[in-house]
Order: sequence, then structure tokens, then C-alpha cells
Amino acid sequence: MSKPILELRDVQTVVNKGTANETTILKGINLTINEGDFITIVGTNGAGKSTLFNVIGGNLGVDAGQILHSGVDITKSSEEQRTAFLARVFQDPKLGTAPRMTVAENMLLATKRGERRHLVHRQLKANLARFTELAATMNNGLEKRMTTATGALSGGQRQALSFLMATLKRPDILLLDEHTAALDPHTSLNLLHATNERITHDHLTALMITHHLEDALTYGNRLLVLQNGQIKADFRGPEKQELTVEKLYHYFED
Ligand SMILES: Nc1ncnc2c1ncn2[C@@H]1O[C@H](COP(=O)(O)OP(=O)(O)OP(=O)(O)O)[C@@H](O)[C@H]1O
Repeated sequence: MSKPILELRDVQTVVNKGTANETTILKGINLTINEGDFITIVGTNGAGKSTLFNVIGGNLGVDAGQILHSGVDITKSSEEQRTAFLARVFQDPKLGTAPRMTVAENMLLATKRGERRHLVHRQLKANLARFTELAATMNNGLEKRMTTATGALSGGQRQALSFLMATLKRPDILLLDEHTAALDPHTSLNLLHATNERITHDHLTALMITHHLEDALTYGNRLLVLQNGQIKADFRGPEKQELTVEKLYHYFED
């Protein structure tokens, strides 16, 4: 049986505390994520999806409740500490890569996620063949640009690189925050296929926020609907397989 890799127990997050704008964003989130879960997350604008990733990633503190990683309480641990076991890919292709460094240099840095990082050129040479092979799995010509500065890549190639970097050193938890939303339909589909391949092949545990209901249905073994800071539905296995866009769409109606 799969083991819980991440647990959120009655997590609440309040912003603008003590002011007239005080708002509770996450209103008691209870969530157990098992090893190998690939969870897609949908919900209306402002439902709290990115905030959920922020509290998991440690970018935002919690005001009540607990977060556990493999049974260990990490509620108070910093964002930096969590990078040892967690990786995140954002919507913006510019985030997650160093623009002046080459593709290969960025990949080398990514192998040291969660450690003190510095580039050793000897290691670059030793890893180049492996990095090139990995880049080729992205199916977008990234492997031909290993010595190109990342800032000169297309948005699709840069986002593919961000994804590769997030998974190069196996994370216990991979957070995908609308990571294909800024890409054109073809490039987006290509990255989604590559994402699914990597998650399935490496048995990664991943959470993926998307506004595309078809994608939320197609990928993963679980689907969460977030509404107004709460988990409104949690579909798994056969229940998820039987879901349709029409049924899911009801959650978006007033
Ligand atoms: N640091 C913050 N300070 C004040 N309000 C915040 C903060 N972070 C999030 N919010 C508010 O909390 C609510 C949830 O935001 P969040 O970005 O998590 O929603 P979302 O589901 O990711 O939305 P979208 O689909 O538009 O990306 C929004 O109303 C947002 O304005």
C-alpha cells in the first residue's frame, strides 16, 4: 500500500491580519497525498490553488493546522529547507532558470537542488551526455541548445528546461502551477505529454494546477476541486475516470 508523503491537517491561512482587509484564504484544508499520486487541481479564480502551493512550498506560513512530510512535522520549516525534497514549476517561463547561464549549466545546478550550489566545470563535461539525452525527451529541440544562454531560448524550450530542472534531482513532491498556461496550444500539449511521461516513468508524486478541465481529467489518478479556500471534491481512481467535463463544470457555476 502507498505511504502518505504529505499531509495537511486542518490548514488555515489568513492574510492582512489585524487590518480591515483580514481574509482567511485557506479554510481548513485536510489532504493526504500518497507516494505516486498525480493530482490535478481545478477551481475558480481566487479559490486558493496557488495559496495551497505556497503553504506546501513554505512561501507562506499557516495560521492554524499542520503540514507533515513523510510523517515529520514541517509546518515551521522554511521555503529553503523544503527545496531539499520539493520542486515547483511556475507559469512564467522566466522563473526557475538563470538567464545568463547555458542550458547545461542550469541543469547542473538543478542536480544540486537543496544543497549549497556552485558550478564545477569538470562536472559539466562529465554530465553533458546525460543532460543532452534528457533534453531530447522534451521533443522540442532543447538538446541542440545545450550551450545556449537560457535567456535566448523560446518560451516553450525555457519552460521545458524549468520542468527538467525540477525533476533532475528526484523531488518527493513536484508542484506544477499552471506550468503550460503561457504556451501556445501545440507547445503546451507537447510539454504536458513530456510531463506525464516523466511523472509516470519515474513514479513521481505530483500536483498540477490547471484551468483546462480536459487536461485535469486526462492526467493523473486524482482530481481536486478547490472552492472558496476549501476542498469541495476529491475524485480518485474509477470515480475520476467516470468524470466528465460537464459534471466538473457544475463546480464553476454560481
Ligand atoms: N499574500 C496575499 N495577500 C492578500 N491576499 C492574497 C494573498 N495571496 C492570495 N491572496 C488572495 O487569496 C485568494 C486566493 O488566491 P490564489 O492566488 O490562491 O487563488 P487561485 O485559485 O490560485 O486563483 P487563480 O486561478 O486566479 O490563479 C485571492 O482572493 C487572492 O487575492
